[in-house]
Amino acid sequence: MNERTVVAERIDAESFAPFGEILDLQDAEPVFQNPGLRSWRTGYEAESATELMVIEFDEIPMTFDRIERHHQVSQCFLPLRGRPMVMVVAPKTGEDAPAAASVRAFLVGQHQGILLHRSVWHALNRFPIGGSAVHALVTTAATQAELEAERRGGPKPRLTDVHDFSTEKTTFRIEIGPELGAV
Ligand SMILES: NC(=O)N[C@@H](O)C(=O)O
Repeated sequence: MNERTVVAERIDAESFAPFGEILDLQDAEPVFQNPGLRSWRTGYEAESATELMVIEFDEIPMTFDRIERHHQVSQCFLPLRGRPMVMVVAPKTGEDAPAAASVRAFLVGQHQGILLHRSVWHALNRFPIGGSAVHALVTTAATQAELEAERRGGPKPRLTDVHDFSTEKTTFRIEIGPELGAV
């Protein structure tokens, strides 16, 4: 088995743009404001009814071999009890899985939310540092229903694809480079 090391990068809007958006204050003019509040639009997309869930990420070893993508929704992760965490992504592809060399890891701040563009590949886990993290997960009811049905022995989802790199004799480990300093 070939173990690839992915060195985590500090996330910024430009470097993450091919994969999604950082959900945080924006430099752009607010699209709506009242005295004491300002709001901005995001690139959120959903082809069916949104489902809002609560998700907990355990602090686990930073290794993975499977990634997935959701075609119907730009899935969002909004920190409720946040931790610095590593989000693993890979570029959108057509029918094929992404190349192992295209997999990237971003260090996300404990107060930053993430929006993943539709069909952007991401590791099945997020990797919090220093303990578990609790997020609001924004998905669609149809996407989630398919995942739950599959867990009950139902059909392979239509709205989600999973790629297992171990079929290519490849696994990954994430490294937090020294340049990221204390997280
Ligand atoms: N509900 C749920 O765990 N959704 C996953 O697709 C995920 O990416 O977290």
